[in-house]
Amino acid sequence: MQNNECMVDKFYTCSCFCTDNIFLKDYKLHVKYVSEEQVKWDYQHILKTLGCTTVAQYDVVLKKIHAEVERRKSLSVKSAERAEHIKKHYTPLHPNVYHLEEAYLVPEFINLVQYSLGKDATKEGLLKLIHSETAQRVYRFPLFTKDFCHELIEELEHFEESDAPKGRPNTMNNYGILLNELGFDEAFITPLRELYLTPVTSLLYPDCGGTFLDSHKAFVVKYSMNEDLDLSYHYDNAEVTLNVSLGKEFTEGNLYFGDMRQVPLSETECAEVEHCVTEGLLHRGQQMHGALPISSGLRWNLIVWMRSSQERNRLCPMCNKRPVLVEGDGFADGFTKADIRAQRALCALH
Ligand SMILES: O=C(O)CCC(=O)C(=O)O
Ligand SMILES: [Fe+2]
Repeated sequence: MQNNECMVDKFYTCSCFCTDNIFLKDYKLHVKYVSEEQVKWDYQHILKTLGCTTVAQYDVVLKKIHAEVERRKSLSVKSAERAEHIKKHYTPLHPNVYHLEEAYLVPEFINLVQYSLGKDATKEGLLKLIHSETAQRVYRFPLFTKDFCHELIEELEHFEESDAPKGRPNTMNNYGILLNELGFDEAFITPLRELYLTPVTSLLYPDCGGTFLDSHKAFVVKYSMNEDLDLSYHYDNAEVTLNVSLGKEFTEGNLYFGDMRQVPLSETECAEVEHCVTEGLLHRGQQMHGALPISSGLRWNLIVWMRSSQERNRLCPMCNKRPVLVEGDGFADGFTKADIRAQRALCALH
């Protein structure tokens, strides 16, 4: 084996990506698609109760499912094409925001990280510095400076206004930007995850992969009065999620958190969480949550779905089965060949 092969983790997607968790926005329903017959069998009844009562409406549902499956099949090729185009043709307004610098982080956050890196650090000690656990295991703390949030939003808006092609984060958000395509992964999100967030998540979420977050999917979401207003109740394709409120000015639009995804909503008491501009919020990806509608203004949030291959190689969080690996680009969906660590150990011996 060559040296460089030893160094680079290869990431995969689970085959369920093309069949599971297809979101029907009109009915706020996630469905699985294997065949039209199966869709009819599994969802026709529930769709009727949600207002899909005519043949024409049902045909629209089927069309949307097919379109989404096709979109997912061609996603990685199209995404790579967009990234290439952006790299060649897009000129950033603020090139500096693509490189993480400690000056973008507030001293309170650096303090949390420094504490977490200490050899005597404990979860209890860290929680004394964080103060706010606003819902079950949801932690909120100041993260970026106001100036940085302002510059980042200016950059995002500049990109939005450009004629560059845009990849949207997922089927639930119609607005927002995939940050890997824009070139934020290497020098911003990866160091943020590795150097600053993992020390903290190691203490807060050791039971859900927080000690070994080896990849991520990062994007920004945008809500405004004539675009998306809110985000339905869902869980993330992540072990641990970072959500940072970047601005601008808005009213309402609080987040709400329920229980882990296995618990039905009828047995859940949700807790509302106010999310202030410049603050970061950490939560378990598998904890159900959503965003309430804004009532005015414009709300931009940075979302980092952080993944632990060690966790997800055992069980795909989206289909809840052992993942069936499909080749992907970049971090794909964060799965690795389970023996990757053993391979690394071997490489180290050579
Ligand atoms: O709008 C928000 O702050 C929540 C976004 C979110 O939960 C997601 O994109 O996974
Ligand atoms: Fe989410």
